[in-house]
Amino acid sequence: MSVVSAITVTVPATTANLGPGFDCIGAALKLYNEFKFTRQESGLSIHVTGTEAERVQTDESNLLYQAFVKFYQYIKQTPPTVKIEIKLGVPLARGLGSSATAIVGGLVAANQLEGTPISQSHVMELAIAMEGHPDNVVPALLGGCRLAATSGAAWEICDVPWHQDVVPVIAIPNFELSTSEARRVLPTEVSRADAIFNTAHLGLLLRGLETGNGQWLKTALQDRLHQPYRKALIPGYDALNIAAVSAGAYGMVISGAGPTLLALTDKLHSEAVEAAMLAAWQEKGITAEVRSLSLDTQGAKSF
Ligand SMILES: Nc1ncnc2c1ncn2[C@@H]1O[C@H](COP(=O)(O)OP(=O)(O)OP(=O)(O)O)[C@@H](O)[C@H]1O
Ligand SMILES: N[C@@H](CCO)C(=O)O
Repeated sequence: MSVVSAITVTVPATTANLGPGFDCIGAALKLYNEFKFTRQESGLSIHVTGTEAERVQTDESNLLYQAFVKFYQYIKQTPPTVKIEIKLGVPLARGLGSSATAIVGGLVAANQLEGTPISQSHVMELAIAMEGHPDNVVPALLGGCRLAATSGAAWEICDVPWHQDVVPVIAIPNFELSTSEARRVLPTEVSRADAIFNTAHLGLLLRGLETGNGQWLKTALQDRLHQPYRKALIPGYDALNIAAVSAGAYGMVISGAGPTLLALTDKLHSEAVEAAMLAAWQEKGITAEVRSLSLDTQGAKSF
């Protein structure tokens, strides 16, 4: 183990739930935050650049720094004083796992600064405990599309094959929706019929993603556990759904807790789906950024 004086970590954005996989599945996307930690003589300094940089806390309440401190609590050491430089590429509170990038970034950076005293699976468990659910932090750390399950103690993480012809299109509006607000509207109990519906649809989704079978994906992207309750928080949800499907998407879902909307389509239709989703939001007077992305397969990287 050799202690280092500075480390830079990049962490990908993630899209969680994918419709029926509420709180258990997510995929890493080629869109990144970069975090640089440098040991310094005294004090904490945090500098943020990129879109909406002024919205990120620059004191000890910063989530990235809190994750950094959490690591040192875990190894029972006092955190070093550091300068932190944040380059934002992942929009905040939009359903693209910005909080997961911060949690994973802080933990990975601290582990690397100390010469990796703990394993990647320990980092993952700390990250899941901090975020409260695994579906963003696991793909943010490991890359790819990942399913996470636990029966109480450890987590089982499964790599979900994603067919190269299945294209994620993300539509990011210019308004925020905090995860805590989007979780508040969910019921604490669901009916047996809804539980069965989602179990079947998640199984179909896994096979649809693996094979690229469009017929399966069209059915699989439906959900009854969270989207029916959340869609009212996202103006234009129904219009974008109709527009995306009319333009050739298999279906459209809420990315994470929203408000970003995610359509899955094939390479032939991705540009038309992008244009249709953008136009549907513009008609509602909402500015948005819409783009096709590919999956990140590497997760958090440090150098
Ligand atoms: N780069 C960052 N550095 C520090 N804190 C961050 C950073 N990115 C996000 N955060 C914190 O996370 C909050 C957003 O978390 P929230 O869970 O509401 O949204 P999200 O993670 O973007 O969406 P979702 O969990 O639905 O994918 C921000 O308001 C900020 O407090
Ligand atoms: N599974 C989480 C993802 C957002 O953090 C949710 O939908 O609330």
